[in-house]
Parts: sequence; C-alpha cells; structure tokens
Amino acid sequence: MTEYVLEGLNEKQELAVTTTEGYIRVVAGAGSGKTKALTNRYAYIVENLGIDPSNILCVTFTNKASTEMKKRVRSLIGSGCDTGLITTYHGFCVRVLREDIFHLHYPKQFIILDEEDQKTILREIYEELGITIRYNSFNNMLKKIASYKMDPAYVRVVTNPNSKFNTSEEMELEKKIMNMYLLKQKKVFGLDFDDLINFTFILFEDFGQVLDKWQTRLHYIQVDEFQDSSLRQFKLINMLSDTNENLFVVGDPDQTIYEWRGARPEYFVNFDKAHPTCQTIVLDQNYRSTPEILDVGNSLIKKNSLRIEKDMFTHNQKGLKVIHYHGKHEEDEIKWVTEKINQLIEEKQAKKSDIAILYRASFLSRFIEQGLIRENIDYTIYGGMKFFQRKEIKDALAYLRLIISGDDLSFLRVVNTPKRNIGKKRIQFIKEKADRENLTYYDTLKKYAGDSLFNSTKALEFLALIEKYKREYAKLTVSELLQKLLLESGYDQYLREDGDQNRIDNLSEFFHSIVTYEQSIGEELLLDEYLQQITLFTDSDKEDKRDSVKLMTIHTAKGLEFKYVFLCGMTDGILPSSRSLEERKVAALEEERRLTYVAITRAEKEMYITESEGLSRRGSKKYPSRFIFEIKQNLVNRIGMLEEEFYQESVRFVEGSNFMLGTGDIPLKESESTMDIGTKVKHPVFGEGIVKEIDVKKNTYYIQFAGMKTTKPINGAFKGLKRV
Ligand SMILES: Nc1ncnc2c1ncn2[C@@H]1O[C@H](COP(=O)(O)OP(=O)(O)OP(=O)(O)O)[C@@H](O)[C@H]1O
Repeated sequence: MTEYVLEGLNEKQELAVTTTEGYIRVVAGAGSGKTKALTNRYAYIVENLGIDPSNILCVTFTNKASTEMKKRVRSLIGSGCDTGLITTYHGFCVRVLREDIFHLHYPKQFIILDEEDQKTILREIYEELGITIRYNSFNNMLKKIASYKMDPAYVRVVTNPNSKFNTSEEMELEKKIMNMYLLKQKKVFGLDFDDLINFTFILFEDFGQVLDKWQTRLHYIQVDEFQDSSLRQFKLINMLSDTNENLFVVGDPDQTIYEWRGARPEYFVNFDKAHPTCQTIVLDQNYRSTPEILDVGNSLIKKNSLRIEKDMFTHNQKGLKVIHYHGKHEEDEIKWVTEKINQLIEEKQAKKSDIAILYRASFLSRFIEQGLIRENIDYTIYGGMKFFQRKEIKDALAYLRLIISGDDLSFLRVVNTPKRNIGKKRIQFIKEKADRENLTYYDTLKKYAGDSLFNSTKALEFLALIEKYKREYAKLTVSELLQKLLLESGYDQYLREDGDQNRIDNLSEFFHSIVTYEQSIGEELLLDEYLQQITLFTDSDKEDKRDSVKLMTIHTAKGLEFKYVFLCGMTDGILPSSRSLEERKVAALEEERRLTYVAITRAEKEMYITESEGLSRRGSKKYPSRFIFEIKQNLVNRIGMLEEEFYQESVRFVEGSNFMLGTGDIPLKESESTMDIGTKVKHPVFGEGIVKEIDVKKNTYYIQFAGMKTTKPINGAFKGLKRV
C-alpha cells in the first residue's frame, strides 16, 4: 500500500481516489480539488492496484489540463511511466487512428488540419469556382461544413476507395463546395478536428475487432470536465467502457460554458440514470477562495434551475467583501482598476502575475490595455493569437510536413516563401497539371521543373532541398531537422530581412519547445508523431514568464486560479451577451450566469467587479449587468455613484429585454439589502408590515400591514420602505 497518494486528501477526495471499480460520478464544485482527485486516483490505480498506465485512459478537456496532469502524475509515480493516455479526446483519437486508420484506407501519417489549413482549402475552391467571400465568408462556410459533419456517416463515403464525388456544373453551389472540400481533404489525407472524432467513431462502429481491442485494453477510464462532453464524445466514452465497466467521470454542471458549441451537461446530470449502479460522490469543500467570494458565487448560481443542488463551503480564512465598482465612463472604470492594481502591488506586495483581468468578449481588452499602458503596468494577453497559428510557426511546420507527407497545403505555403519566383501563373500551371494527371502539387513540380516555364525560378534548389531531407530526416532529431531546413531554405534569412523581432522570437521559442518536448518524452521523437501531436496544440498559447498582469476572456480562465481577480466591462448585453440571448434564449441566460460564476470562482483572495456608463459599440446606452443585482446585495460593497434615476433605467432596460432577473432577489439600490418574502418592514404611513409576495417584473413588494385586510403593492424603489 502506498500511503502518499492519499496524503492531504479530505474524506470525500479519498473516497473518490479509492473507489476504482464500476461507474462513478464525482460532482466537484469550483476549487474543490478535482485535479488533485483525478491525478491521485490515477496514481492510486498504478501504485496500489498495480495496473499499467497503458491500460488507463484519462481524458481532459484541454491540452493545458493534460500537460498539467501528466506533470503531477509523474511527480507522484516517477517520470519513467508512459503517460501517453493522459490526453484530450482529440489526442486519444489521434492515438487510435495512428494504429488503426489503415482499415479506412488512410495512411498512418495522415495530416491534421487546423482552421488556417481549412481556410486555405476553401480559398482554393473559391478561386477555382471563381467566387468570392461575398458568396459566403470562410467562417460561415466552415460552420456549414462542421454542421454537415455532425453526422459521421460521411466518413464511410470519404474513405471508400470506390466512391465518386460529384462536383458537376449543375449541382447546387453549396453542395458542390462541400464535395470539393471533402475531395481536397482526401487528396492530402487531411483530417480536421471533427474528422478525428468521426473517423474514430466509424472505425469503432464498422470494425468490431478494433473496438474490441481498445475496449479490452482500457481497463480504467477517467474523464475530466464531463459536463462539457458533446454527444459524440459521450458515445465514444460509453463504447470504450462497455467491456470493463470502470468509468469515472468528474464534472461540475455549474461550470458548463460550452453548450453553445455542443456540450451536453445533461449526460453528466443524468449519468446515474444511464448507469443505475453508479455511485455519486460530491466534493463540496472549496480550497481556493475566501468565504466572501464563495458566498457571492453561491448566491448567483442559485438562480439557475438546471443544476445539481450543492452549496460549496470553505474553511479558508475570512477576507474582504467582493467590490462592485460603477464608473461614469470607461476611462473612469479602468482608472479605478489600475489604481487598485497599484495599491495591491504597493500595500499587499502582490506580484503582477497574481492579478488577472477577465472579460466576456475579447474586444473589451482594448480599453483595458489602453489604461494599463497609460499607467505603465506590464500585461500579457492569454489566448489571443494562437501561438501555433502564427504565420512563421505555420511556415516552419509546413516545411516539416512537406518532408513527411508532401501534401498540397504545405507545398503552397512554402514553395514561394521565401521568394523563388514561383508566383500565381506558375502555381496555376502546377494546379492544372496536377488535376489532370492526378498528382500532388509537389510531384507535379518535380515532373515539370525542367520545363522552360521554370527557367528563371529556384524550383530545382527547392526540390533538391526537400528531396535531401526526405532521405535524411530519419537520422536527425526533429529540432535538428527544422534548424537545417530553415537555414538552407533561406527562411531564416527571409525572417531576418523582414526584421519583425516578434516573429524571430516566436521561431526561437518554437525551437525551444521542440527541444523541451524531445527531452520530456525521454525517447526518440518521431517526426510524423510529433507533427500530429503539435497540431492539436493549437489552442495552447506560449507561456509568458514575465511578471505581468494576465488578461483573458472568462472562457480562457476556466480551470485557472489567481489571487486577485478583476471582472471588467460587466455591462448588460455583454454579460449576459445579448447575441447569445437572442440565439438561445433562456438556455443562454443560464449559461451566461454560469460563465459569471466561473469568473468569480477563479479568485482566491480578492474579487472586483467593474462596469461603467456610456455608450456601447452599437451606440446604445450601457447599464450594469443584471447578474450584479442578482447577487445578494449585502454580500457586495458598492463603490461609485449609481444614481437612483440611472438605476431605475437599468431595471427597465433589463425588463424590456425579455429575459427577467432571477427569481430570488429584487435589485435594490445602494446600501439597501434585499427583502425576501417574510422580511419585516416599516412604511412611513402604513407602519409595520411583512413582505408577502414579490413581483419581480413590476419591481413591487406586496406587503401585509397591520390591521389591513389586503396586501399593499409598494414599489421596490420607494425610499421610505425600511427593514425592521
Ligand atoms: N485536500 C486539499 N488540501 C489542500 N488544498 C487542496 C486540497 N485539494 C485541493 N486543494 C487546492 O485547492 C485548489 C483548487 O484545486 P483544483 O485546481 O484541483 O480545483 P478544481 O476542482 O479543478 O477547480 P475548478 O473546477 O474551479 O477549476 C488548488 O490550489 C489545490 O492545490
């Protein structure tokens, strides 16, 4: 028995760690240590049950989470173990496909297409069809493609060597684009993120022996953030756990923030019905926040109806009340925030990196950044431009990919970068020949490089370089190969001439990350495997090691914690987002409330909510978020002038926007606290009474005064009404 894996766990965490057999659901509230429970359970299964890591699948929602979990597992059970199955859904699918995609007539070196690659394919199709984005933007078209792929049956058509794709003249344009897209994808053996799941799904459905192999292999399955699983992910996990029936799912329905892109929290909520033998363990002790912050979170999330009831508690020390700052305008708001930040640094010796500024939509970073720059406060934006989607990184990756797969996308990216005089006309020539002769663009160039058309180009040098490393790459490490390729192709020189220091820094950071990766896996890193892994990492940004304030959207902040949190730009219409409300009505209102809950529960010591008056981007007047008033008013300290008239306007604004405030508290103006049903009150004329009913819509209390037969309707904003 290895005791250290249970050290420092509370009773319920220990129960979660040691309950290894059967179906188990852990409802883990914010900051309750679910990462700790998951990692220690993994270590417990390895150390105390003697199970090999290759038999344990641990699925996380993001790459960041899987990296963190691997690190923690290694620190518990040593670095020698293979933690390859601690991975995301997509990472797991890549693993399955590398082993078994040959059943679908695809090579194991299939390439993974990120959004940029998908757009490159669309660009080509638009060019060929002579249409522009006036027909439909790439983003919209990609959405259509994604919704077409909701049904994985298309995989059977795409992978059938005998199937023909109809792209004839007379067919409907959208369908034609779709078919051309699938065809081009197939030509490069490219799988986008949806395909990864769908191909795996079809592989399991159509090839019983493959499913059987993985079912037998995976004795234990753990899934983190289960509330954010989509239907396909849910089905996949159910399929996989069907033989050994050891499935452990962890989640928090209150933190579901991805319903808008397919998350289905009901699978978690109804997990016990799907698996009647399921045990449920609730982790309700919060280790992260002060009781004041936790109370604010609890008080808000209570307004949601779709949830598993749980009240989080904490034994942490008391701290400061949460502050709501109301500014007269945007500059006012950010000025207050920067003053507060300086104060935290000076008076509480806070480091800048202890401070996070969160916001609902990324455009809000503009006014925040301006304020920080004005005050000379260093900051870093997280999750902005994705590191691996930057041009220089994509170029470098394309050189590597060309060596392995010689695919058209990589070819187009680098054949003329740096300039080799292979411009539009020559590319057109290559494309036409390739189509006619059913060759890749690279092979076409190889075939026709001697043609007079290429006389004044550097086509031959380019081919010689790629051919050389096609022969030699297996003898080099990935980092060596990349270094040589970029040097000899002239790409390094091209970047230096371009002179953008950021790009140069990014590229050296990229080298650094490959070297670190090579060292971390401790065995030889294969180029094709690396390329598949790295493409999945498109959502992980470069870590910034400077001491700087962290700026990010609430979505990016999910799963993170910071000592001091500012939630800025908390204007109604932004949070809750009016666009989401228009699209998904009440469901969106609950999701937006959960988003606010996620933001609040990121804070350890102090939490500040700020917003300001003025005009929104659309030119309409800004009002404070309705969520601010849904929080029990005595839990929040309000700073700044929220005048009665303005306050009444905001209430009317929210009422006019169809979606009402939560059904508990009535928003009341500064210094007054909420009156619930049963509250004793005093009226200057009617005397003492008791609140019997509340009409939220009309902002009216119905009060039974002593000696009166019926209740009196008293306006919630009436200043004369006092608590007794
Ligand atoms: N038993 C424990 N004793 C002391 N600290 C703990 C314990 N369990 C967890 N913690 C600490 O509590 C904090 C929150 O844990 P963790 O990040 O795992 O929470 P979480 O459940 O993933 O939160 P969220 O869902 O809100 O992101 C961490 O700082 C962690 O180290």
